[in-house]
Formats: sequence, C-alpha cells, structure tokens
Amino acid sequence: MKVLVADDDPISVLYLQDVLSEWGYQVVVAADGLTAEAILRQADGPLLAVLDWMMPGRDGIDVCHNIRQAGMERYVYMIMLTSRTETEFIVAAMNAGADDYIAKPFIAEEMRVRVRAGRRIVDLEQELRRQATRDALTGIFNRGAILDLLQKEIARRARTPECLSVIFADLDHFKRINDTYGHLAGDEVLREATQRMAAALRTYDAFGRYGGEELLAVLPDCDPEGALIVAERMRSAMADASVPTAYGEIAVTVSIGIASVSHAGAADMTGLLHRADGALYAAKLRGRNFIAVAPS
Ligand SMILES: Nc1nc2c(ncn2[C@@H]2O[C@H](COP(=O)(O)OP(=O)(O)OP(=O)(O)O)[C@@H](O)[C@H]2O)c(=O)[nH]1
Repeated sequence: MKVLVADDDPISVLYLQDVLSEWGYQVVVAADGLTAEAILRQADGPLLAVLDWMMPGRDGIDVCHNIRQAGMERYVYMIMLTSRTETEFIVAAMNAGADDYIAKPFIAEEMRVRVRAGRRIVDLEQELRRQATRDALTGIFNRGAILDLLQKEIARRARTPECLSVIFADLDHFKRINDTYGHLAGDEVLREATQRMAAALRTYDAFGRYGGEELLAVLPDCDPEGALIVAERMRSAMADASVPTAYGEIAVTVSIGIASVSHAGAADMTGLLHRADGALYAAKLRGRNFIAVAPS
C-alpha cells in the first residue's frame, strides 16, 4: 500500500522512508504542502498520508482541510506529525480533518501501530465501497454503480469531442434455462456469461448488471462501428461454446442492442438507454443471438 510522507525536513523523510519501506509500504515523498495535496488528489494517489504540520507554502492542517473539502470519492487517512501536542493544537488538527496525530520526534514502533490502524480503516472503507457497487452474484457493477458511471461519462463527454456507446446484452430464453435446469444452474450460467462478456470488453469499458439477466456495458470514446466489434466479440463468446455447469452443458446465446452519441449529438442518459433498449428489442425480434444498432 502506498503512503505519502510530506515533510520539508530531509532527515525526517529519510527516516520515515526507511521504517515505512521496512514494514512493506511503498513510500511517496512530498517536500511541501502544495505537492502533498496534488499527490493526494491524483486518481490513484496514496490512501494513507503522514503529514508534517509545519511545511513551506501550505501546512499540514491546510492540506487536511482541503482534502476533506474536495469531496473526493476515496477516503484518505491522514496522520499529522507535530511537535505541538497541547490539546488545542490536536483539536485543531482533528477538526481540520486529520484522523490521528503523532508527536515529533516519533518512536518508530508507535508510528508502525498508528499507520497500521489507518490501513485497517482504509481497507474496510475499500471493502465497503466494493460491496456497495458490486453485484453479489456476478461480481460486476450493480445497477446503481453502472448508471452512476454512465452519468459521469456523459457529463465528462460533454467537454470532449468523443463518441460514447452503450451496449445492452440480454441472455436469450433464460427463463427456459431456469425452468429446465433449475435456478442454481441459471445462476452459474449468468456468472459465466458475465465473465465471458466482460473479457470481450476493452480495459477502460465498464460492465454492470442492469437487472435480472440484462447487462449494460458503457464504452467511452467508442463510435457505433467500434461498439459493433465489441458486441460481436460478446455475442460469439456466448454462441461459440456452451457453458459447463454442475447440471450439465448449457447452450445459451445473447441478444444485443447498441446506441451511441456522436460528437455532435446531445446526450441524456434516459434517452440513450431507451434507444439501446429499443435496439435490443429489435435484436430479439430478429430471432435472438443477434446484434442491432439504434438509429442515431
Ligand atoms: N437463475 C437466475 N435467474 C434470474 C436471475 N435474475 C433473473 N432471472 C430470470 O431470468 C428470466 C428472465 O425471463 P424473461 O424476461 O421472460 O426473458 P427470457 O426468458 O430470457 O426471454 P428473452 O429475453 O425474450 O429471450 C426469469 O425467469 C427470471 O427469473 C438470477 O439472478 N438468477
């Protein structure tokens, strides 16, 4: 796990770097508050930080305050390193958003247990976030999370000339599979189907369970032609090989609807989903195991 060490005293930084690396942490260093804040704001920035109170430019308290005010999605656990241990200073640090503090000069063993406590909180927070956004059966995003992602992607796209596509994929005659082999077999098929289709997507695409056996893929920077290639990979991933389950081999196909918003197109989420759903309906009408693209 990455830990940010922000301190303008090179000796203190070296010592912290030494002990934290010895305990298995990957140390990222900032020599002033401005740099520390910029690093913590990065999308893949450290989730644990040890911040010196007194730093040039922006002090540790300001960094804490700004990070909390930024309303970041990830929780950053911040430990304040300070020679001021009077109650009023500690209260000020915690009020600014620090989670803990350590008196300077610190004792390595105390630093170790306090950083470990922070790590526990960060791990728990990440696990809660995972559980809140993932579908329990398939492990892909749940409905709320994939719609949230789509909404953000639409907002982001408004400031770029990119095309955005969505794919609705719905397993064919899934009710028949449940009725013939049982619900548990249906669950196995659904799990395997999501894995195969997820593997057909590009790394920066997102995939979620929209409802029952209906899945939604969000494809940023992807025009209808690109989306068709991805959809064909998804379709053939299902049609080309049946699914081995504890209840026997089960053949299952998928029907797919695609909708895109072009460079000049206006995007509203409901309209886009409605068009993709219409295309999916058309694919079902065409006999299933089929891909249809919504008119733009
Ligand atoms: N095993 C299992 N079945 C599910 C789950 N969620 C939804 N289903 C079933 O999926 C089936 C969907 O049936 P329908 O909407 O009639 O669609 P279909 O049989 O796939 O037919 P078409 O979509 O028209 O090809 C229902 O039987 C649901 O009970 C799930 O999590 N596990």
